[in-house]
Amino acid sequence: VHHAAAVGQGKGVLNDNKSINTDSYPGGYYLRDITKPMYSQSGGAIETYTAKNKMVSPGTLLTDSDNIWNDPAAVDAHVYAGKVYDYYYTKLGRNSFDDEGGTLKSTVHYRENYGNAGWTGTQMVYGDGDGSDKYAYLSGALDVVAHEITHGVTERTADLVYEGQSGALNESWSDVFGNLIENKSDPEWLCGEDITTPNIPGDALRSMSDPTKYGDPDHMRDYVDTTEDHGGVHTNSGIPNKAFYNFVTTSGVIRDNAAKVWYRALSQYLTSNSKFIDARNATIQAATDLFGAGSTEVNAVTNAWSNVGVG
Ligand SMILES: CCCCC[C@H](S)C(=O)N[C@@H](Cc1ccccc1)C(=O)N[C@@H](C)C(=O)O
Ligand SMILES: [Zn+2]
Repeated sequence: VHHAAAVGQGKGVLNDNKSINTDSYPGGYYLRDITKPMYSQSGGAIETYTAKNKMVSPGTLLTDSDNIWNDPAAVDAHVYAGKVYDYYYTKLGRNSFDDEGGTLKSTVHYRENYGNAGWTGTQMVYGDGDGSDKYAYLSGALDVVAHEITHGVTERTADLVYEGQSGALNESWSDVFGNLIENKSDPEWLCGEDITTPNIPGDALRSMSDPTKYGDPDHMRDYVDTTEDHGGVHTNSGIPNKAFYNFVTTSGVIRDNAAKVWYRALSQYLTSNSKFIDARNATIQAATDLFGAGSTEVNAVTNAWSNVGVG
């Protein structure tokens, strides 16, 4: 079939205008981005679908007749997936979630009143929010999109079991790359601030600089033993999240180097049943590999974990 890259226009969830990479065919446009290196290398693309509020994935590939797109949830899922692809490719040399140029598929309007987003094992899915005003469309935040795609990276590397300490590490690594890729200058290192209670500014689901602000622990002594939420994976993630915050905010440590340490730990040292102590050791080893024993980064990451009571 004849494909040609085109550029459309649309508004995102926050009513912001943005250009959209689409794929033209006789009669219209697909919401498919064929401009990435993975396309010329192996046909990989970024594709965005709608579930039409059913529990289906991927659902229907979105099309439009005039390349002016008026589904904000789809616009943001698509554009933000492109930003996440670009970050992993240019900053970390990883070619899509699987490092094999695998197509990044997003499905929006997933289920009814779904106040969440997720990684299905092969693609991202985004709910419309829970029907109250607690959430805007979940794809309207770059940190959410990066969080979900990072679950794909984790699954293809450490494959951390989504339960207990390994599950909290799984969640934390997604929050970490959500923050690194969103790369805002906000002092609080918030998670999901762009889609949490759209009518109330300044709140979020989690904080990495002060997890206790949203009731999550920031020290091993406050680890929550629970059967809820796969053993509290969204709560106990506060401890490794705080450790990462400590690391990046240590003078002499820059974000791009912190990203390399966290990515190397995930892809070379963490395994499916790693616990917090293993994450400490993995990040120290990764920093040693990259910057040498006794480096600023090694000292900073060691202190970062000690500060949260790990190691
Ligand atoms: C199997 C359980 C359901 C999947 C949970 C997904 S991976 C998840 O963690 N979603 C994020 C969405 C998000 C991401 C970044 C910032 C804000 C919100 C999440 O935190 N979900 C919360 C609501 C939760 O599941 O408790
Ligand atoms: Zn998650």
